[in-house]
Amino acid sequence: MKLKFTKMHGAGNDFVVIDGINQHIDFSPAQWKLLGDRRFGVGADQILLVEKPTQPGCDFRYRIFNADGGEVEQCGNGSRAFVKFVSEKGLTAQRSITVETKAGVIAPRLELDGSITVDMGAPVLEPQRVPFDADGLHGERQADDMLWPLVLELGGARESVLMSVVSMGNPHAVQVVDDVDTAPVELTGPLIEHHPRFPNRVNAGFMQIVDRGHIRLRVFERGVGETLACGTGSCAAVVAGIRRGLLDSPVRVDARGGQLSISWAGVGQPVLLTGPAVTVFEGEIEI
Ligand SMILES: N[C@@H](CCC[C@H](N)C(=O)O)C(=O)O
Repeated sequence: MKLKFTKMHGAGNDFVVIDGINQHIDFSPAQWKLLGDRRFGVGADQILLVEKPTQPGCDFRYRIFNADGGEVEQCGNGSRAFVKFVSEKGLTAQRSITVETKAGVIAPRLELDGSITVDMGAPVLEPQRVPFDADGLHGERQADDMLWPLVLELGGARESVLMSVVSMGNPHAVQVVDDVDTAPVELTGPLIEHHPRFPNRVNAGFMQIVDRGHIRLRVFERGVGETLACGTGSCAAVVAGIRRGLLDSPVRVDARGGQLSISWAGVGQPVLLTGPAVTVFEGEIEI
């Protein structure tokens, strides 16, 4: 079939966005992977599919596929691209929509100035619900957060790294580093992603605290590798930093591809993610 798509990005985290309401889409994991392939396909960190909702009270269903072809629960930067896409394509006249995802309902809002804020829901902090297997581990308490020692095997040597584990619908492991520019993201990111204590794998965040309202962040994403920004990773890092007593809401997040802002009022409260979404080009591909 000839597939129409839109290429978009949010702070450099890039997407192929597909209208699955006016096109019949039933792709295999290999086809999703091909769309994400930067050499043989279009190229993107994630492919986002817009569908009719299956739940009452929702405007759309939002499905997310990583570049490796696997379907995942949530994507924060993608949710901003999603609301811009449905608005630009005339799929809704509303600026505020409710969207069904594998991880629950989120609510993105397109402001008149073009900025987009998304209610991402409340973070999940219980290790077993992340999911993270903390059996037999001795956590280290820092303020309200529990830091878990994760043992990584590095070329014969074993290194223990203290991590916060948070789910924003998808799993995150966040560590504090002195300097994100020299952090071993490429080296330890894959080891953390595939660590056996995370049964569904995990996104690995490396956070540098600049001051109580400002961090620098790099994320090695599950199913992709390092991306230029990660929305849910930013939410998870800020939640971890606030619980550790290192940050106060709102927090500016500097990613390599742009800037996001995260607000969180505390346990049980939703995380609000604000940032840009940009349409790059429209295309068609035979698939
Ligand atoms: N880039 C995203 C997260 C996409 C999903 C992630 N790689 C996962 O596997 O959970 C974001 O902006 O949140």
